[in-house]
Amino acid sequence: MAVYTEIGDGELQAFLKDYELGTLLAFKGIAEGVENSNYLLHTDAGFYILTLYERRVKAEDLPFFLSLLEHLAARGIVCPTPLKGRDGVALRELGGRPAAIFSFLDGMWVRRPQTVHCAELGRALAQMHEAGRDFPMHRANALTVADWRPLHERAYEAASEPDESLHAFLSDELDFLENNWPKDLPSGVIHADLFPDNVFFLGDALSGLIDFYFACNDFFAYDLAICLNAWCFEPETTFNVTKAHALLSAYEKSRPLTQEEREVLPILARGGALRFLLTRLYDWNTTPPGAFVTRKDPGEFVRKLRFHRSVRSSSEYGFDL
Ligand SMILES: Nc1ncnc2c1ncn2[C@@H]1O[C@H](COP(=O)(O)OP(=O)(O)OP(=O)(O)O)[C@@H](O)[C@H]1O
Ligand SMILES: N[C@@H](CCO)C(=O)O
Repeated sequence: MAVYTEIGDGELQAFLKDYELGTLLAFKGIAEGVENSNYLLHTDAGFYILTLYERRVKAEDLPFFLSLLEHLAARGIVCPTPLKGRDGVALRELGGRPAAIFSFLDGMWVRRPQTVHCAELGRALAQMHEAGRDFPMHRANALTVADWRPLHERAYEAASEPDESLHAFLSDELDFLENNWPKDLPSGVIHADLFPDNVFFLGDALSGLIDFYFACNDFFAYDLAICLNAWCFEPETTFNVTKAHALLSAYEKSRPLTQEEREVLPILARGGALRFLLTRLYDWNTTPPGAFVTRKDPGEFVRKLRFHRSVRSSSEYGFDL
């Protein structure tokens, strides 16, 4: 579970004195997530989410994330809205960590996304890209092609039983991606981690997007490639072209892809698979036994990467079904 920083009752009540959120009735740590500590707060004014920022989130990036959420919410994207204290400040400190309280979003994430969910996702992703166009702040992607090789080496060095054949496979993939990664595509603010557990639904209707802590400026089509990887494979890792078609065509209703974006989609999908493979591998090799966090399987993304390496043209992603 992801509660790295334990907060006591008295400490939380004192923290809430700086807000106008009523009296605390109950709170509990949220098991899901791996990056930050999250608590569900119940006050007599309603439900809220308290996030304490840990690990990979850098304090200097927090103003970007919080301002982005405010910006998107103001443009109709349903996402957690940072709540300000009496002094007008949203980003505070609790338990020695940077902390903020957010609006609570209704809905549940879908364990086995179906075609209808992929279509909803495509629509929402394009709307988010459009809504972020006039966001004035900038954050470079800290996990893009130039960062992958050092991460790969750190993951390899941390392994108690290094897998030489995986190391060779990934080194070869890195050679390819470093030489072929696109230089210039339509860009803007992307979510960069829009997996099913970050998208809420009420019934079949998408009800909100969460977890913007990898958001950054990068290629819009790379965000789409990340979603293809996260939403359009079946559990045994076969690619579902019907789901991909639903995702892509719903996206293109708001923002049609350029010919170049279509052509490089297989490369972006390989990069997207490698990026999550590497962070999972690093976590796998560095998370101590008994830690209160469930490690995610890097092997899933090895299989996805192998699929994208077998793709000969972007038509295999189901654009023109
Ligand atoms: N605004 C919100 N409204 C309702 N629930 C939320 C909200 N924000 C977070 N949650 C709950 O907290 C859980 C963890 O949140 P989140 O995914 O942001 O954490 P994280 O540690 O950053 O996760 P990840 O490992 O996916 O990066 C979510 O699955 C959801 O159950
Ligand atoms: N979505 C990521 C974890 C959180 O960033 C993964 O599935 O590896």
